Amino acid sequence: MKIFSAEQLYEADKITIEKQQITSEDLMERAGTQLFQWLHQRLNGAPVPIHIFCGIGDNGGDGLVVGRLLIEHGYNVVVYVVNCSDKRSKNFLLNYDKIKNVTKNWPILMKGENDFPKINSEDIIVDAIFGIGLNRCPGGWVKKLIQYLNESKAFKLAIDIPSGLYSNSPLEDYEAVLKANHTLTFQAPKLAFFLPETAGFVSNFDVLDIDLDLEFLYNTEPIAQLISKPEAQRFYQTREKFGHKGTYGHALIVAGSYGKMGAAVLSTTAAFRIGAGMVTAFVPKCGYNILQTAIPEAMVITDTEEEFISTVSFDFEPSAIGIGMGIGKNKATVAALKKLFKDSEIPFVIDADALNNISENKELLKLLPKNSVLTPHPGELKRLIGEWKNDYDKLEEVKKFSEKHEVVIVIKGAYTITVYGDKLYINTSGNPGMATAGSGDALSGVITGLLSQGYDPLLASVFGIYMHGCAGDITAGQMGYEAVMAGDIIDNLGEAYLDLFAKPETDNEANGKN
Ligand SMILES: NC(=O)C1=CN([C@@H]2O[C@H](COP(=O)(O)OP(=O)(O)OC[C@H]3O[C@@H](n4cnc5c(N)ncnc54)[C@H](OP(=O)(O)O)[C@@H]3O)[C@@H](O)[C@H]2O)[C@@H](O)CC1
Ligand SMILES: [K+]
Repeated sequence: MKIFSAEQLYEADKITIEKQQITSEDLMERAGTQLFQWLHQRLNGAPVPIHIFCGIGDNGGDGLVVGRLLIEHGYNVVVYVVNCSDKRSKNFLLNYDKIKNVTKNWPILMKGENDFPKINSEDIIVDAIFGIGLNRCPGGWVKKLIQYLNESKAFKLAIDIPSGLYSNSPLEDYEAVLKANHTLTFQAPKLAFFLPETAGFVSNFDVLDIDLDLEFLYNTEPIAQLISKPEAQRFYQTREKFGHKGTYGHALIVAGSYGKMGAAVLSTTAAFRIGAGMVTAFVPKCGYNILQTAIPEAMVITDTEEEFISTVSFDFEPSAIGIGMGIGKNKATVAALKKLFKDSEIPFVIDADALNNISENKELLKLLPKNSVLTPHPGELKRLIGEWKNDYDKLEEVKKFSEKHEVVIVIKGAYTITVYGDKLYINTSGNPGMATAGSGDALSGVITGLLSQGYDPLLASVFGIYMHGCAGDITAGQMGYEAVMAGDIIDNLGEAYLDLFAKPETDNEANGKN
């Protein structure tokens, strides 16, 4: 699914109106009807009090439409107009008139703190104050209203975007954003929904299809791509009937040090489970028995050193190398990295201490093999590119880094973002249970295993992250978030493959919705 900027959505809006020969009021009615249907399906006529807070732009207009439709269907609705400006949009005014035709209880005009209504915890708040037209930080009593609504225990449903949040630019005031329990967004999710600093305001979201012009949506380059099951299905490369183990490559995993040999075990197993034909683990001597016992399928080469890696040498041509998991920061290990990067042209997956070693020895940056995949978590990323001002600044810096060094960067997080040049791919699978030791080692093994099978570095990253997340979701479904361990995620990679083409069990899944 594509993520568009606010500007692109306004353009889509304009083109849709022209091509479908409808008015902007018709389009708003379409949007409001979708909102109404979503609520009606869930409330089923329940007389729960619904408080709709409308701004004075088109987001407020959406609020008025859904308010009118709810009133027409007998719901218990109070509509408020948040008088944040003397202006009124055309569609707001048209729908303001229309709502007066269906109720004697006209919208209540709010001008200040004295107008804040009493809201009970069982009520529903619909937030239609600001949408993607927010052009400055909410202040004064409007900010106080947002805070007042945030303090309420009532369920908060945001229309299009929580008020106070910009769809694709940095937030100035965290105290002036509505914290929604659910967001219903039109046509395409917004970038702010996926970034660590702002995703929490959105909570869960649904995308409501308002039939914007398909040709425009299809032909327009988005600001980011969302990766869910339909995309992952397209990335999957079928296994050949007459393939042999050589067809699926020979991955080399360079990992482990004394006390951290588990990292090597996990990434080697993950490379196998995702489908690598052969995997060799290169480990310090102390890892020999551990590896041979834990994964008899793997071949093992040991370093000359007992407890850490000092010189990586092997006598075959790996199709991909995954390096860094649990290797520590010994000087000899840094020298080994340097030599390995210098001598190799095949793509690497570079993780954990390999990244930290690069950050502390910036001369290694120049040696990074092109098309390598770097998989930092936020701390490792900071050490690599320096501090950032906000999430958008971070994305810009990572794009520059990716372009300069011609590498793929995987920014790990609740929504892991893969950056390649100026392109962003946001993963949707995965869950909080996966925040557990070794989960990252598993991911590195997965990406290395896919690279070794011939997936290109970008596809191996984007597809691998989806599969890793999906295996995590399957695991959480079996045992709950708390019990998930990295080994379980790896064990479920097979289930994740089966799930990729399993028949959908729900309508939402069938529609490819989130
Ligand atoms: N595009 C689509 O596909 C569709 C879009 N639709 C809907 O339209 C929404 C966008 O509507 P929109 O453009 O009218 O902007 P919106 O967010 O209502 O607010 C703008 C108003 O707020 C004001 N204002 C801004 N910041 C402020 C502040 N801090 N403090 C105080 N005031 C502030 C600003 O006032 P001004 O700056 O002019 O004084 C302006 O009047 C979109 O989110 C979706 O819900 C659907 O109906 C159909 C399809
Ligand atoms: K809103």
